[in-house]
Parts: sequence; structure tokens; C-alpha cells
Amino acid sequence: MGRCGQVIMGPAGSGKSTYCARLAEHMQAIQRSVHIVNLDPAADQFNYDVSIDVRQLVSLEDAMEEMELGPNGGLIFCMEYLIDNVDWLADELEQLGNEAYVLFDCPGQIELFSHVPLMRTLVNELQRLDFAVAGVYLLDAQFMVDPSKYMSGVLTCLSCMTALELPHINVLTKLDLLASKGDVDRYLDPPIEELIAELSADPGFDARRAALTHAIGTVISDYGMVNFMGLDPTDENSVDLILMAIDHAIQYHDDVEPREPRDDDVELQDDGDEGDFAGLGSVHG
Ligand SMILES: Nc1nc2c(ncn2[C@@H]2O[C@H](COP(=O)(O)OP(=O)(O)OP(=O)(O)O)[C@@H](O)[C@H]2O)c(=O)[nH]1
Repeated sequence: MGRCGQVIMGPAGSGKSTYCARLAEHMQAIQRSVHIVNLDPAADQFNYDVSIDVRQLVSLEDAMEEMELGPNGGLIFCMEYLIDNVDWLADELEQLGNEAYVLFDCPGQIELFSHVPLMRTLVNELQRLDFAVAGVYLLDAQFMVDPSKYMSGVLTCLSCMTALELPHINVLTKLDLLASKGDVDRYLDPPIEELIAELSADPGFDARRAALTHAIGTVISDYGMVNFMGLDPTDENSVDLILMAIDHAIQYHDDVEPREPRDDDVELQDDGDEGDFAGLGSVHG
């Protein structure tokens, strides 16, 4: 198969580190080896074993102090420094072997995708190093059960998808914290027209904004541009479905020998209802 992995993105607090930890635990349970690389120069605490830490090369505190920068400028400096010294990352990754599966835990700031193409450059470098990678964009489900937050979340996902042009999966995290599962089902497979109608009914929403939201929503809906899979870390099935979707996106299994089934394997529900596998529709390759 060669080297492959996932570039894990999403706003601060969306659950990137938790996703990495939970997915790594699941992969180890099904006997798949995995490494996690911290690419956030501001992160100094981890709930997983770190195989490579960008802070060994450059940290946000040092950059801010030495370059006299604020947190945002400091972060941009760190990522530019990483790209200028990408051989360091290449050497570290080399040590993980030619078949390594790597989760890249990224900083959350959207500027790294939209204003300056730093993440795109980094992804290009990974591809140059023969990594088959998927982009995984996380959003906190608690902020999404509201039409206006949903629309803005969809636009940030779209921005990252188009900036990186990778096979891509969007994931709503923290499903276990939602009071009603019904809430989230609506946002995993959203009736855009209904959401827009709800938004437009808001008295604070003027006609021009409503028309713009309608136009954006219609384009997203008509082209099937953004869909979500749900992650409930307490539900092994949801973790496995996400891994399956990413395997499918990067064609992971094509060259891998099938393993023998084990007693503790998760049983995937395939009852013919597309809903169970709706997330596969979110793969944009
Ligand atoms: N209950 C629950 N809590 C979660 C879940 N995912 C993340 N959290 C909690 O949400 C908080 C933020 O999660 P992180 O995994 O640190 O989020 P992050 O995106 O890595 O955050 P930054 O590193 O600040 O960008 C932590 O307190 C986690 O324990 C989840 O699926 N369920």
C-alpha cells in the first residue's frame, strides 16, 4: 500500500486530538498500526502517544518571543518554518517506515488554509513523499444544531475541501453530548430548503442576506458538495464507519491482504438503508 494517512483539521476545540486518540485506539484494536504526528506548534499536551512533534522543530512560544510576534503571526511563522525545513519532517517520517499510516493532527486556524496556502503546501509535500492522504474536517455537533451555524460550518468545510483538493470527509464530533439524536440526523443529511426557510423566518435576517444564503445553500445542496459523518466516541460503530469511509477514499484496502475476522470485531450494520453509509457520500475524491 505504501504510506498513507489523514490530515485532521477543524476549529479549536472541535475534537481533533480526541479524534486522533480515539481512532488510534480503534485501529490498534483491529490490529492496524498507526502513528500520530502533532503539527500544531501551540499544542503541548496530548491524549495520545506522539510519534513526531513539530515542537521539536519549532514551538509557538519560542517563535512569539524570538520574532516578537502575536499568536496568529507566530503560528504563520511556525508553519512557514516547518515548510522551509520540510526535510526535517521527511526524515522523521522516514523513520516510521514505508508502510506507515499516519494521523496528522493540525492547527485549527482557518487562515492556514484560506489566507495563505500553507496547509496546501504541506499537503503537496506529503504527496511528494508518496503519502496517500485524505483530509478530515471536524466540526463540533453542538454548534451545528442551528441553521445559521450549520451554514457557516458548511462554508468552512467547503473552504478547506477546495483549498486542499484531497479526498475529503467531514465529521460532526461530540454526538454523545447531544440531548437528542434526532437533532443531528437532520444535519447529517440536511434538508437545505427547510434550513433556509427557518433562517429566512428569523426577523433579524434581512431579505438580501436571506437571498444570498438561499443561493449558497442551493449550490451546496444541488452539487452535493458537503455531507457529514457523525462521530460518537462511545460508539465503536461510528468510529469504524469513519475509518471505512477514509479507507475507501484513499483506496487503502486495494493493496492490503484481508485480515482474518476476530471475535471482538465491530459488526457493521448494513441493513440496506443508505443512511448507515450516508457518510460515504461525503467522500470527495
Ligand atoms: N464528550 C465528548 N467530548 C469531546 C469529544 N471530542 C472532544 N471532546 C472534548 O472537547 C474538548 C476539546 O477537544 P480536543 O480534542 O482537545 O479538541 P482540538 O480540536 O484538538 O482542540 P485544539 O487543540 O484546541 O485545536 C476536550 O475537553 C475533549 O475532551 C467527543 O466526541 N465527546
